[in-house]
Amino acid sequence: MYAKPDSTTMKSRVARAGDAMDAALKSLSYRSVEAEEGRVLPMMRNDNAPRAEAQAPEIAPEIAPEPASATRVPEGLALGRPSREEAEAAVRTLLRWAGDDPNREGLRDTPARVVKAYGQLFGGYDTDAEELLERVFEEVEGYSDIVLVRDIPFYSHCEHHMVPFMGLAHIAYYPTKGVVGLSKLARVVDTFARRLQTQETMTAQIADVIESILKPRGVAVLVEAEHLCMAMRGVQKAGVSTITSQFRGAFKNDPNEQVRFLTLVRGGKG
Ligand SMILES: Nc1nc2c(ncn2[C@@H]2O[C@H](COP(=O)(O)OP(=O)(O)OP(=O)(O)O)[C@@H](O)[C@H]2O)c(=O)[nH]1
Ligand SMILES: [Zn+2]
Repeated sequence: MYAKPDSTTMKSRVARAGDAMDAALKSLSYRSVEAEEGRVLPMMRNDNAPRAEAQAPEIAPEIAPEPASATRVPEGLALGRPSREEAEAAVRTLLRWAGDDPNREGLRDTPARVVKAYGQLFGGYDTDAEELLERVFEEVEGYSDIVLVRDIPFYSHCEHHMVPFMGLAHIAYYPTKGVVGLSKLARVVDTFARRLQTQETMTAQIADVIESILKPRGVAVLVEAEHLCMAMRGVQKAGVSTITSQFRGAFKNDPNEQVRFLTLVRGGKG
């Protein structure tokens, strides 16, 4: 069943992300000591900065300062979230890890831009998909046939590499107690897409929330996407489509309903 963002499942997911962030920040705090003292890690390539030949001395982990987030008591949204300054420092570390100089002019404002962009790209953690579906329009003359919203574009990031995957979502349901605003279905897609995801999880979450809030006679969700982590890196296969689906209620029980759904999704597309 669909797990509310404030449920145990979501908390543990966010807490795991928080733990990983804390670990990253812990290592970041060692780096910032080195940065302050002008030392450069030997494995780091930085063509825009003077190269340090000397081996960077080891810094004992026990003397490294704790990141502020390690001691902050999580509350509500916080759940171990680092501060904006910590997030920007993490971006500077990644820029150095990529081999560039975060202090050069073109990159100076990049950490702030990235953190701001993350607010939008991962804004789904701050949205409750259940709330989006709470407003139902009942005056629809008893309409109870299929409602299908197709070709909803989305952009997400895979939880394995944090690289984008994007595509189209198609959602159908048979209303029982009124219909939901069409834009809300697109908002539900965005809510789950704007988190670190697998395509399978995202597909199931969309179906789960529609099933649990609208209590439809049936719900079908089809997601088709291209994963850039398969195109730009790794196996490097561009143009590969992955299709995932979830059928609930009438769509699960009756193969004809699945055919109807798929026919409508593909209709007029040649
Ligand atoms: N099932 C599923 N896999 C995904 C999704 N997004 C990315 N992946 C895959 O996650 C897998 C992670 O595999 P790992 O072997 O742990 O990581 P890796 O060494 O980077 O794998 P390669 O991508 O094969 O280089 C890869 O096969 C990705 O293609 C998704 O939404 N669903
Ligand atoms: Zn990936």
